[in-house]
Amino acid sequence: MAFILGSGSPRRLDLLAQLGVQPDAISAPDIDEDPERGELPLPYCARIAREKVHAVTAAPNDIVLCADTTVALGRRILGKPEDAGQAAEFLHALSGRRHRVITSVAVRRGDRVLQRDVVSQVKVKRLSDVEINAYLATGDWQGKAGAYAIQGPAGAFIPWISGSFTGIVGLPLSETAGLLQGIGYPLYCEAL
Ligand SMILES: Cc1cn([C@H]2C[C@H](O)[C@@H](COP(=O)(O)OP(=O)(O)OP(=O)(O)O)O2)c(=O)[nH]c1=O
Repeated sequence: MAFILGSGSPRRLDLLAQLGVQPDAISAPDIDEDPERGELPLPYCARIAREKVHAVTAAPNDIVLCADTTVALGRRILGKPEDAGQAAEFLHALSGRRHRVITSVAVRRGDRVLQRDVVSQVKVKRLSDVEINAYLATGDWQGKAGAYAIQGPAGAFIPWISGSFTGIVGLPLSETAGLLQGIGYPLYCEAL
């Protein structure tokens, strides 16, 4: 049995390390992440995580883990910004409001798939142009859903969350540990 992390995200690798889990292999899935017309954020996020976990090639007894993090402003999906202009647009839209961050985690072993969707609420303070421009200049928004990362400088913009901090960063550890155990990964076994 090999454990394959189906993610190119360094955050997910770090979060797994918090559980004491080191993948035997890393294989970033390459799928089309465009939302379908009218698709709502939660079903979108769950679909993308499912498609990712099926896109990774593995032997029948291997365990594959994939996740998708989606920022939802009402019914609107804020993906990874294409450029600084779009990042600025996202940050203006999030300013002074609450939004949801959804992370869907999927694990697969052969044909068996287990999946959990974890929804958190995040409040962003009202942002000035100076704050937005300073954050854009850091480049930290690149590759981040919704154009921010709570674990970076944008943490200063977030006075309140409800839900899973690790889920907002990209891999909800409590639910992930449960999924890994459910699919037969020997989590905690070496410590016994
Ligand atoms: C909201 C938020 C997102 N993010 C990141 C987590 C994800 O890496 C990224 C969302 O993109 P994803 O498509 O979920 O993941 P990814 O493309 O980085 O990696 P892969 O598909 O190979 O697994 O945004 C943060 O790091 N912090 C945050 O606060």
